[in-house]
Amino acid sequence: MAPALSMDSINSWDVISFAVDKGHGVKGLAELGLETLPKQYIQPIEEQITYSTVVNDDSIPVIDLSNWNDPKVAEQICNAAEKWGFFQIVNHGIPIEILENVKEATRGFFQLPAEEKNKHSKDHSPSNNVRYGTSFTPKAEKALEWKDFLSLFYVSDDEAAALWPSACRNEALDFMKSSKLVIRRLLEALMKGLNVKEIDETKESLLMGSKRINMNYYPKCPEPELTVGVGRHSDVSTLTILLQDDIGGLYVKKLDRDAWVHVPPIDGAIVINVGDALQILSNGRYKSIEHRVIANGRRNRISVPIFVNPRPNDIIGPLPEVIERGEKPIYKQVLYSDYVKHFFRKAHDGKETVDFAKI
Ligand SMILES: COc1cc(/C=C/C(=O)SCCNC(=O)CCNC(=O)[C@H](O)C(C)(C)COP(=O)(O)OP(=O)(O)OC[C@H]2O[C@@H](n3cnc4c(N)ncnc43)[C@H](O)[C@@H]2OP(=O)(O)O)ccc1O
Ligand SMILES: O=C(O)CCC(=O)C(=O)O
Ligand SMILES: [Fe+2]
Repeated sequence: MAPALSMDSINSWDVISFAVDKGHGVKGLAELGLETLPKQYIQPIEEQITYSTVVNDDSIPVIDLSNWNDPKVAEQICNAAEKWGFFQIVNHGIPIEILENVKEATRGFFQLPAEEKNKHSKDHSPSNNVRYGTSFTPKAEKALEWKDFLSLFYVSDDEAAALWPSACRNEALDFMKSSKLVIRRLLEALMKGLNVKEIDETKESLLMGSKRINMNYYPKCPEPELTVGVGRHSDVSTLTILLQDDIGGLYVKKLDRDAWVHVPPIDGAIVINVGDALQILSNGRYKSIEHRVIANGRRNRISVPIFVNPRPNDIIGPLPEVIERGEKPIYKQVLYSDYVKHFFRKAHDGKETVDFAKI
């Protein structure tokens, strides 16, 4: 490892140019052996994660999917989506080997030299569907986040073969394909809870018409308490299927309370969360909950979310089945790609994104 650098020497060269423009990311910064956190990563005090708001006496539900035919399973899914917006699933049918392989491939991609990874950055990638980056949206952020990512929007196997990095392409595709059935079943259960009897072609597009897989890398951080891995946000998906390694660090906000609950890693489990699109489609019944990730001072962490989304050209708004029951719509009809662009053009700001769709 390189000798530890002092804050004075790190401030003397351009952190943003090194981490963002040249593609070294926070992994590159971490490997310099910094003793202190570069000032660009120091979050305002209200965004730094303190343990005073963390509660240890509660946890998100863990739902066993071994017996799909038991109506209690669907009930548990709908209850968790209403009360927590987050739950973990076990016995979900995705082979453990596929999960292990995609975690290993994620580590493999981030081990590549910066020049190799940077071929997939916004400025160098031949396609908007493949993007390597760091933090969330550095141009719009006052303080950066301690995370590097690779984001892959699925169009077709042929496009993935041509454009996705070979270090993780097959493993990412295998994870996406093997999760299809469980995603469909979860959405079927959630739709039944809204009185939607059948997922026809239109609903299929709205609920799962497009998918994006992200590979997140959170390297060991000097002074982790001053920054965040990911700031407070809700996802813009319908559902997110998240695989995490055994390090931990994801926190979920309790509904309507200033209290945060840790999502403990469970071997073989997958974390599921409701995103803004499903909150809007369900007219607020299912909750897209704020969550965030701490930076870790001792170990590197990875996670691999699959964001299940409407298609970019879909119009999203409260479903007719929900409104026909007499509910007053609280969201208007919006073009989904406008919604996502709004999300990506600002820094993480908790639950503010959904205001874009409020009546
Ligand atoms: C990265 O850290 C994250 C990510 C997240 C993500 C949570 C999610 O829920 S992702 C699911 C998003 N939904 C979809 O991808 C499906 C629908 N897709 C679309 O509507 C479009 O493909 C599009 C994403 C809107 C892009 O459309 P396009 O016409 O190509 O528009 P652009 O002008 O290229 O992009 C608009 C704007 O967004 C920025 N951006 C685009 N993709 C990404 C990306 N994968 N990661 C980061 N930023 C992205 C792009 O730079 C543009 O901004 P400018 O400032 O350059 O104008 C949760 C938490 C995280 O920490
Ligand atoms: O790393 C995690 O556990 C969560 C990441 C996350 O919230 C996201 O990528 O949207
Ligand atoms: Fe998220």
